[in-house]
Amino acid sequence: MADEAKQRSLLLESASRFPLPSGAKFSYGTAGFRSQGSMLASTVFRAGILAALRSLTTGSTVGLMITASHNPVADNGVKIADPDGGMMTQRWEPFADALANAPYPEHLLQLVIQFSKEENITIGGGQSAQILLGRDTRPSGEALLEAAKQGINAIIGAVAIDMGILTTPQLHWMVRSRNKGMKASEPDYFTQLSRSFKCLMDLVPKEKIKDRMDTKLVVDGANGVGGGKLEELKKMMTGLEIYVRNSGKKGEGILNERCGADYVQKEKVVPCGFGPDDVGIRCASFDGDADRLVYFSVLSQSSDSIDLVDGDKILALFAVFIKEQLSILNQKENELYKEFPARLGIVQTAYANGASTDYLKQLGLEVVFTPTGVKYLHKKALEYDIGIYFEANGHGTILFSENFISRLEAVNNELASGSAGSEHHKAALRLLAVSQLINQAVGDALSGLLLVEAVLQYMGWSIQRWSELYSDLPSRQLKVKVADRSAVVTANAETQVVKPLGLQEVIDAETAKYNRGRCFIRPSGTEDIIRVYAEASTQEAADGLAHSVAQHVDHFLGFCSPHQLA
Ligand SMILES: CC(=O)N[C@H]1[C@@H](OP(=O)(O)O)O[C@H](CO)[C@@H](O)[C@@H]1O
Ligand SMILES: [Mg+2]
Repeated sequence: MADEAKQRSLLLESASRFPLPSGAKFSYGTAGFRSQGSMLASTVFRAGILAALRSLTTGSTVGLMITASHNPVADNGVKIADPDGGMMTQRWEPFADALANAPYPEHLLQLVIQFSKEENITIGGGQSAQILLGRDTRPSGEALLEAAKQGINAIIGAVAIDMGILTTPQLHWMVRSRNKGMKASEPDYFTQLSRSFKCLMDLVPKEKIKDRMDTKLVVDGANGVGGGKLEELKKMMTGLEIYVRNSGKKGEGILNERCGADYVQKEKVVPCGFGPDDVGIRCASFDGDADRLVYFSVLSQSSDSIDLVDGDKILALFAVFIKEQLSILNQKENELYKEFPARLGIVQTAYANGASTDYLKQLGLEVVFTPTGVKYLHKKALEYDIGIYFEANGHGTILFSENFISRLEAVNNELASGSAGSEHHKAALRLLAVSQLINQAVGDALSGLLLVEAVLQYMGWSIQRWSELYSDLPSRQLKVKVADRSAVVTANAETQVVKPLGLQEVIDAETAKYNRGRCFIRPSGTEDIIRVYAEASTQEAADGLAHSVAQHVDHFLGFCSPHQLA
């Protein structure tokens, strides 16, 4: 009891140092709390408490990442990684919201005590907690890291370990690896990626090496954390000629400003630092915290238009490759042949281009949809032996179930002793290497990039050949600023508006006017806006559909002031 009294006074005293900014309202949202960096000290302090409680209750290490990803440099944010390296369980989000918005220290203390009782968490010592901290390169990150440490230290027994400046996926990877008892430092991360990449490159069929495509790749680092990390990783690799631009070095530009994966994917134009000299060259863009990856090529010397190869096409490339390896493994060659069943599942959101879904289905693949946000996609992908998920914006990965990996290891061992070097053996080795290369905790631009590169080499494909897998349907995304975005409630993986009443009928009526029209709206979970997405058979039609629906949204929900469309 004495310790509980100590815990209460420690929490009260620490919380009094981080008052809630007046008028602020925080929500855990699609990917943690986000706001202007200058507003977030109290939120990050409270996220520190949240992380400590999460570690206490699971008995494992958790992560706390300070980043606002692709958002402007003045913004920042914080999110928690669960012991498996994935996003914090959604069950805790209401508590996270309540904690972040508790008006006074006494209120905060009551919330912690009550929640700890409900969740059977022993506070006041006796149990230990460990939290790995990471942050991206934002200037507000250092002070916010200090706030996180103070939040963690406000829970007796909790220890913060500062892992320094990291990409978001590196932190998630470290949490996962540490809890699995595996090597979990940054050099270990680089070693795992470079080794498994080499393994895949060594398994590129000899006949493909003759007409090997260009090994040159130019990467836009969004002036964020990913460029520098790629430079480090590059030193440990051979077989690729990588050039990093918008690397975040002083003077090169501002984080996410006219560069990075979000800009390239949404605007479909050449990012800063790229131009006429890059026509036809394979280029890629990371976002500010390097958990998103898109590819593109510059189309002409005279315009800023690009051929975008987005998350949907990365997904298609990976799906084709994995499917091929599985079918090689299942080729009946001799009497010893044993079937190697594997359930392969593809997970997309409503933002996936309709042409990508058609393509994947036509390959005979099972495609399912979830709401926006990795927390939903990841969970769904875990239901398969191999689950591949990607958001159109380039966030995604491939998940392998433990059962599948142990079956694969067993088959690999058998093949290694009986038919080493056979096509079956190579396919097993490739799948094992992919499971090592691709981040199993969360989508990761660095590991995704290496897998794309290895698969392109395997296929002998240029970026143009890859892009031709299917043609994207023209699409348009708009943002509408409304008085209260929570007034929009959706269903069916966000494709139908349930509230406000009558809006869905209006969207349906607009959509029906267009050939191959598809349109949906949803409240953003990271920005204070409603997003409108439209697709149709021509760009003009997609633009028209998006604009007319945006106007209806504004009419139903907007301010009395003129439209604010972006
Ligand atoms: C249309 C879009 O790109 N939405 C993004 C964006 O979420 P919103 O809830 O749409 O703001 O940020 C999320 C976090 O990075 C990402 O998961 C998601 O895909
Ligand atoms: Mg990001």
